[in-house]
Parts: sequence; C-alpha cells; structure tokens
Amino acid sequence: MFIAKHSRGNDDPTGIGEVDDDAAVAWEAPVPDGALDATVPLPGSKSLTGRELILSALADGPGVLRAPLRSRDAELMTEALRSLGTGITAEPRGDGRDDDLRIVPATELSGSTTIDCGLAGTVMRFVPPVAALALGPTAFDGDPYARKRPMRPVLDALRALGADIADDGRGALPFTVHGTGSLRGGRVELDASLSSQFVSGLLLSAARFDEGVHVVHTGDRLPSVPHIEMTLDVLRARGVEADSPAPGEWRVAPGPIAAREVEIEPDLSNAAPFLAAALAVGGRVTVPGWPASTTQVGDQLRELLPAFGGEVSLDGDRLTVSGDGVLRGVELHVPEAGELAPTLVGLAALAALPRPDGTPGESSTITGIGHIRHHETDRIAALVAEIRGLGGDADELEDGIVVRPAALHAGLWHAYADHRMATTGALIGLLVPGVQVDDIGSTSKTLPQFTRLWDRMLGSGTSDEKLDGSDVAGNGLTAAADILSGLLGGFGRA
Ligand SMILES: O=C(O)C1=C[C@@H](OP(=O)(O)O)[C@@H](O)[C@H](O)C1
Ligand SMILES: C=C(OP(=O)(O)O)C(=O)O
Repeated sequence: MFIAKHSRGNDDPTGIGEVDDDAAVAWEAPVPDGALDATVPLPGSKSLTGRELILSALADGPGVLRAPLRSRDAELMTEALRSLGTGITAEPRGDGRDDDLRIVPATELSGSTTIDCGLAGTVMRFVPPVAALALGPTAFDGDPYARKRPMRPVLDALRALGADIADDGRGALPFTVHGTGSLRGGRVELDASLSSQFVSGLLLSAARFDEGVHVVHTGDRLPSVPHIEMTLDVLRARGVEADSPAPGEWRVAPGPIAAREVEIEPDLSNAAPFLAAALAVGGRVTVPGWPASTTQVGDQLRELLPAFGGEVSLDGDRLTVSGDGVLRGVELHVPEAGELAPTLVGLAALAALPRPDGTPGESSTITGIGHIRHHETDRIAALVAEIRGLGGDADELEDGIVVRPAALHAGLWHAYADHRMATTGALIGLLVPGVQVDDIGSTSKTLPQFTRLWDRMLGSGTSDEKLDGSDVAGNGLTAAADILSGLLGGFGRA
C-alpha cells in the first residue's frame, strides 16, 4: 500500500532535515479579513487512537473504537497491527466523522513481516513490544528522519526483558525483533529523559508479558508525564492492574486485557493552533466535544493560552478562546507539554511583533522542552531557524527557546516534514502576509483535513453545521489529497 512521505523541502538551512526532490508545492498561509468567529470540530486523538489500537489487538476478545483518528500515524499503527495478524475493519458511522474500527485480536500474533513506522514515534516505540510477543521476525523501518529518532532505551529494555533484537548498534531504526510468541518481562531500568514513549510502549504490552513489567526510570528528567498517565489510565479501563508505586516507577501486572468499545476523544493537542488563532487575530474560536475530564495534555491549553492574553471558557463540552489580538510575551516552563510547544513558540513570535502603534512587541522564554529536539525534527533548532528566516530574533537554549521583539516579513517557512512545524507556520502567517509553508501536507500525520478546517475557521461563522462531520472526516482531504488512496486502501471497508 502506498503511504505518502512528506519531506523536508529543497533547501535546509539547519541541516537537520531530509532533502527530497518530491517536495510538495508551497502553501500560502491565508490572512484573515477581520476578527474570528468560528467553531472547529476536531477528529480523534492520535495518542488515544494509537493506545486503544494496541490494547484492542492484545485484548481477550473483539472490540470497537468509535470515531478514532484517521491519519497517517493512525494508518501506520493500523497497518502494523494488521501485519502481525490483527483483524481491523472500518465501519462507516453515517455522521460523516471518521469510520469506527472493529478489531479482532489474532489467535496467535505472527511476525515474518516488515513494519513501516513512517515518522510516528508511537509506532516505533509502541509496536516492538507487541512484535516480541509474535512468533517470527518483524523488521522495523521508517522515514529517513525516523532513523534519527532515539530507540536505544526501548531496544535495551526489551532485551533485558528477554527479547532477541538485531540492529546495527546505532540504537535507532532499522532493527528486527525476533519474536518467540512470549516475553518473560519483569523489572527493568531505562532512561526515559528523551521520550515518555519509551515507558508507555513497554507498559502497553506488559499485561501480556509472563511476569508483567516494573519499569524504573534512571534519568534526571522525565518529559511528557501526562502521556504516561494516559497509558496507565487506558490500561486500568481495561481491567489491567497498572500503577506508579513511586515517582519514576511504573508496574503492570500480568493478566487479561479486556475487550472494549471505546469512544475516542477529539485531539486536544491539534486544537492548539486553532485556539491560538483566536488570540493572535482577535475574536473567538470554539472547539466542541471538549471532554469533562481527560488525560490529554492538550487540556493544559486552558491554563497556558491565557498567559498570552485573552480568555478561555468551558461551557458544557464547548471550549472557547477569545482575544483582542494583543498578545503578551510569556515565561513558560512546560516539560509536560512539549507536544504543544511549537504552537506556544508561534504565539511567542507573534507577541514579539511591533504593535500597530509602533511600540515594540514583548520577549518570551519557553523552557523545559529539550526533548522536543527528538520529535519529528529537532523542533528547537527548526523553530529558531524559521523565525530567524522571517527576520525574527530567536535563540536556542539547551532546553528551550527565547524570542525577542522583532518584525517579521514574508518568506518560506520550512515544515521539516513535521505537522506541528507546518501548523505553526500557518499560525504565524495569520499576522504576517506572504508566509508560505513548504510542506503543508505534513499535517496528514495527525490532521489530514488541516487546511480545510483552517480555511473554514478564517472564512466562516459559528454555525454548528460543521459538526455534521463533513470537515472532521479524514477523507475530506484537501492539501493532503496525496495520502487519500493510502488511507482508503489501508482502512478498507468491512
Ligand atoms: O505517548 C504519546 O502518545 C506521546 C508522547 C509524547 O512524546 P514525548 O515524550 O517523546 O514528548 C508526545 O510528545 C507525543 O506527541 C505523543
Ligand atoms: C511528538 C509528536 O509525535 P510522535 O508521536 O511522532 O512522537 C507530536 O505529534 O508532536
């Protein structure tokens, strides 16, 4: 099956991306005519969809995911589990939202396959433990940049738990897991300071290890803690004994993983650029379906966005951000919310613009995000390079970014195949006419309908007509039309 790769573009001022002659045509970020007044429904959470796919594949019977995300990362996870023997079929919902998925676990997981991780951290960190439970070899590889994302702690931990893994010693993709149909499990130490996904990946499969798992983090910092809490939460919801007996330690007991029917929450991290737009432009943006309680880190936007000015209100399940277009500089330390950092830095770059009356903008410092150097690209280097490329004044810190007052001008914003770099370019382009994003198609990683939703937000009213799902379904692709055939082919119809 064809799954499009999204590339770095043709020039690479930082040297951190991949050069690809198939680079997509640049997308001119639209500039709004006036204040925003929009409702933006969003598709399912990437992190919840990935976890529930894994747990459904390892469960004690068939299960259903309602309105899961349909995107490149979700598709890669689906294909990975299918190729290990899981039955996954799509069932149209009839309300225009992304198809439900019916999942039938394999009687016996079988390897002898190759898994494409794309650029998805969740696939490369969550699926190898599943492959260790399969019979036969499973080869893993991914996009060129995926080979630079750290994997050593996962590979070493799996080996310590009894797995046989062949790699070239770099501690990265590609590698082959030689599964034997079972894994001993037990206590293991690992350093998760570069990614919480190292921990989540082990915990997700651990109920199926002979001895479960007891993971002990040895590093001096731990990023994205809410994502580990999400992992414990989804395990417990399926009857698995999972806890954190001490800070930096997690245990999962061996036992069955209950089959479930699960409704997937909207992706609150993907809400970030849309809600941020209300602050930048002025006006209001509402995201419907906001969960009353959630483990998604995107929920922290309710506290983070007001730091830039503006207001956040939750009315039932509708979260509204409103602003007057005057952004304040911020001092934020957000080790938990690295996933939101590109949007926060985008807002910081806009807060640094001169005011309409000619007074200078304000400085911002965002720290605690050193680990985002290991995301889809080195996001700290990439954000600083792109802000400077538009004439801005930004510097890298070891674990963050400082942005100082400066005007920005039109120019090419490189996405580095990174969906959140692409949406940050769109955000900056709201106030800086002539910003072009070189690879807006990279948004297909988690939000294939990004440009359609963005255009609607800029041009439409508050009508809930959009809630019929025509904009939410992953098959409503515009800029990412190149992955449509892959998505449809991959999910198939029941
Ligand atoms: O477990 C997950 O679903 C994720 C964990 C986080 O990874 P890091 O811990 O590497 O930041 C987050 O940034 C990523 O987008 C998704
Ligand atoms: C870091 C991210 O993705 P991944 O799951 O590939 O690590 C992200 O979506 O911001």
